[in-house]
Amino acid sequence: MSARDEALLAEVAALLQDEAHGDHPLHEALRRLYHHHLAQRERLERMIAIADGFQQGAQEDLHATRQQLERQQRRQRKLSRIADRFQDFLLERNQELEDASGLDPLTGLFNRRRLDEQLVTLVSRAIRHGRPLSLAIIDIDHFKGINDRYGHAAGDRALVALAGALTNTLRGDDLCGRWGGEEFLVVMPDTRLDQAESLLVRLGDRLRHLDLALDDAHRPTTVTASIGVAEHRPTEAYQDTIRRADQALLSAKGEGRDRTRRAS
Ligand SMILES: Nc1nc2c(ncn2[C@@H]2O[C@H](COP(=O)(O)OP(=O)(O)OP(=O)(O)O)[C@@H](O)[C@H]2O)c(=O)[nH]1
Repeated sequence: MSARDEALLAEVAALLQDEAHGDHPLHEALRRLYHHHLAQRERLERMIAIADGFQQGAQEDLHATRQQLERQQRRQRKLSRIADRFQDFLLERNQELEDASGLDPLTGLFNRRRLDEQLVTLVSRAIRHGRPLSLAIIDIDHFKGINDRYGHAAGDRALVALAGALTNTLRGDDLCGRWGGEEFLVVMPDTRLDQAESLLVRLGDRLRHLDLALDDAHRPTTVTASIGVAEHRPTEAYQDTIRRADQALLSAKGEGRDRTRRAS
């Protein structure tokens, strides 16, 4: 209530108390009006006090709920951090197990690490005995299309089938492993570049005609491969032979895929 209203009320109260105005015809009406106003004001103040209390209670509830929510969020963040760390831990252990086994878990072929170890042995043996050694990188063409069309699990099955066809086609002393993704590495001891090239052309033919059986309607599903082949030079590190085979593979891709190219 404003100061002007307060002053007016005080003036009315003073008038009502002044006995000189006791007989005034409006005295009683003014008295009733004054008390009615006071009662109204009291009721209003009580309602305001209740509303204030309610608002404060609601704010306290809101505050408590917010704190509880924040506590839950902190707990959830902590839990997901622990879950992430645990998942990383499992992935690392899996990788370690895979490395230790030397095998690619999907195809069962040698993994890259085991291939590296085998190459060290086979290349030094070839040098020691003055024997030739060739190697090839086989990359499946447009493999992404297989995943896109039939799904990743079907892509996995295709890789297993391709790995099987590779090992069945190679000779006893040849070595085949998964170099990564949809790439395979073949090592052919005692093999000159010409021999290796014709072997790989045959292998490319075999892969081209392999039905991967991915289609629900039983239509044949086939892929082709691009292949780069190189013969190890006695003075070079085997990693350089792989690099040259990789260059030849790029040429095969660049010339339209589905072919074997030899390294210069
Ligand atoms: N299903 C499955 N797909 C894989 C695996 N490893 C790699 N890939 C897929 O192989 C595909 C390789 O794609 P790109 O490198 O573009 O090669 P590409 O489609 O074969 O094409 P080009 O090599 O150029 O002929 C990607 O879609 C990978 O997801 C695997 O273990 N399983």
